[in-house]
Amino acid sequence: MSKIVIDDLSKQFIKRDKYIQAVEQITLTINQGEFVCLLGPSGCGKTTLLRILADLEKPTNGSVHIQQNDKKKPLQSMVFQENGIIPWLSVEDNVAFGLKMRHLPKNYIRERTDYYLEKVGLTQFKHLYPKELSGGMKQRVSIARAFANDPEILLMDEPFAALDEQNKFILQEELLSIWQETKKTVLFITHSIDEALLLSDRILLMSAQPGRIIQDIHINTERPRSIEQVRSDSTMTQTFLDVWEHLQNEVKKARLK
Ligand SMILES: Nc1ncnc2c1ncn2[C@@H]1O[C@H](COP(=O)(O)OP(=O)(O)OP(=O)(O)O)[C@@H](O)[C@H]1O
Repeated sequence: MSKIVIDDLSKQFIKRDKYIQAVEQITLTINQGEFVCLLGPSGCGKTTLLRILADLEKPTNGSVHIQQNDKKKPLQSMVFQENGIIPWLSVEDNVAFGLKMRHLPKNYIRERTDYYLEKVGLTQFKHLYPKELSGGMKQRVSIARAFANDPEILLMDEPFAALDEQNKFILQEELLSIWQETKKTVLFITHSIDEALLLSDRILLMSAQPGRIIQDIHINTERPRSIEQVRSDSTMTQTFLDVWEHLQNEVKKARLK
């Protein structure tokens, strides 16, 4: 079943009297429950595409549609690279924030909040405030909040980019475990091919600016997957090399512009 339908989408910005074509003629369908990673050179319009889906930007041309199965649920939740949590709220209140805004019953909010705090290993830190947390813990709060909100789709903009390798691996596995349980539709931006191979059902490769989708790669390796598998499996290695070659070419094109 189609969950996200993007049709002939283009976005142009105007910066100091100059037109910037951020994304161009993107047509794309993402199915319910798919985990899709967007990979492309810097400035190719990945964040722009996500922001349009989050309704934070309007397209210049074309349309996006998110299938809403439950009118009571939010359409989307977004997880950012950093600074995505509210500094004056405790860990617990950050996770509960979206549910409280929807005035849901207190018991339901507590149950759901406790469940996702447990899932990301933050139960014992629930009374702390963001300034008392490490970068990895902050991202766990963002992830717990996004899933607790129970949105129709999840939009993630390089959520692990600022973390060290070890923390990144742990959070990737935690994210996959929650995703496998909830089967949310996820659109995830990354610059890391390894990360895309570990997480994705599909990798969408984008061209240099203006961003278009130029390859749609299905990753059929069985789940659960591990980073060791990504590094040792021969099919994964071949896909890594293909994607790497593509990105190299697109980065070169972007530099020539
Ligand atoms: N609000 C804006 N006003 C003007 N130009 C913008 C705006 N937002 C994005 N752009 C431009 O649109 C292009 C695409 O930006 P975007 O942030 O979507 O790329 P990206 O692929 O996410 O980049 P990165 O990988 O570096 O985060 C860039 O040239 C950027 O400068």
